[in-house]
Amino acid sequence: MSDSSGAEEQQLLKLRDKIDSLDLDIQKLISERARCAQEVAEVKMKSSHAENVVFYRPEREAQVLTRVMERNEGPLANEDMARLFREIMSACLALEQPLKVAYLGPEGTFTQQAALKHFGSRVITRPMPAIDEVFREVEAGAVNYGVVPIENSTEGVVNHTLDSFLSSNVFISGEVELRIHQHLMIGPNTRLDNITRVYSHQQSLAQCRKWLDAHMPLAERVAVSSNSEAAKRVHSEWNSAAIAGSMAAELYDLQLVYEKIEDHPDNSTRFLIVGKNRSKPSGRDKTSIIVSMKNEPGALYSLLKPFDDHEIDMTRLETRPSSHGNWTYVFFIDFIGHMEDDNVQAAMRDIREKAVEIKELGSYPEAVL
Ligand SMILES: O=C(O)C(=O)C[C@]1(C(=O)O)C=C[C@@H](O)C=C1
Repeated sequence: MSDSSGAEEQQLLKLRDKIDSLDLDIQKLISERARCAQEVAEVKMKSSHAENVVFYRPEREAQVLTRVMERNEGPLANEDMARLFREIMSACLALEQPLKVAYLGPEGTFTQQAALKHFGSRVITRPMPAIDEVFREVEAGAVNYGVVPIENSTEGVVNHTLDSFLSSNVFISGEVELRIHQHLMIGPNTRLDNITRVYSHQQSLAQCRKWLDAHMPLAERVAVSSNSEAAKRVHSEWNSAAIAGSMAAELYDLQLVYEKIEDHPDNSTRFLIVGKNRSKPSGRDKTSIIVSMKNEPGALYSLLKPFDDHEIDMTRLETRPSSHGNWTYVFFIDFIGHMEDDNVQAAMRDIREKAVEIKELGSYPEAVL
């Protein structure tokens, strides 16, 4: 052994000793934290009937993660540090109650990725074949929460989700934003120059339109029910490729041949968490409501004016035809603030005077991660 490699070994030994001792401390602290969470569960169980206990507290989780990011001094990135705490909380919550979460499936979709990003990996995820079935599972109490897509930065709003809110009584308890990266993938027996067909969900095909025009102009584009379905199909087809996310590639054992082929690199999708409970204020919240207005001149103005009067920042306004009659409309509105805030309550009073109906979809913490 040369002198220099001997010195390197010594240095490594010393540093690894230090890491071992830090790991010991971290592990002890994590166990102590987990025991605290168990005590929290006991307190919650004492104060309500067994079937009504709400273990998951989105406002508290948002506060914990926000604080982790605020006090982070590096060298780990804020998001990496928060993701570690996300997993610790996920494991602590699983000690209190293993959460069941339905999502728009099948397995391997971006919605499943969003569910895991929001709740951490200790939740039990259940794929559903359609958005309205996610809502139904939540309403029936078969799962604790549901995750559905609501809007994509390039393709716009997901109307099935908006329409499901009209006919359902669930509350929104959180939002998740996911950067969407689309990859071109092929099965083990496929050669790149044999590809004559590309499968994907129609939104993903649209998100990669320019890339496909430039790189695979002759390949037939076939829209299927989900990106995962596309990945499943190409596994056994020698002449086709799929566009999907990396989870689908892993699930169906496909090879990524071109990565991040979406036309807009900042392509992201927002998802909502739906459940049966209202969330308490976290300090940084959003609220969603549905309002139906009389079809008369100035209706939209009188709906928007209270937001201005009470200095409320509106973040989204969507219009959908109402199911109650031709040419009447409902408005889906998101704004910053919580239903318990004074200015929000004042604005709601003003809107109620003019509206035919208001449905509160809930106040929930703004996405942290
Ligand atoms: O503070 C609580 O209510 C807890 O149950 C503890 C805890 C945590 O691990 O910090 C776990 C689950 C909740 O969703 C929020 C936070």
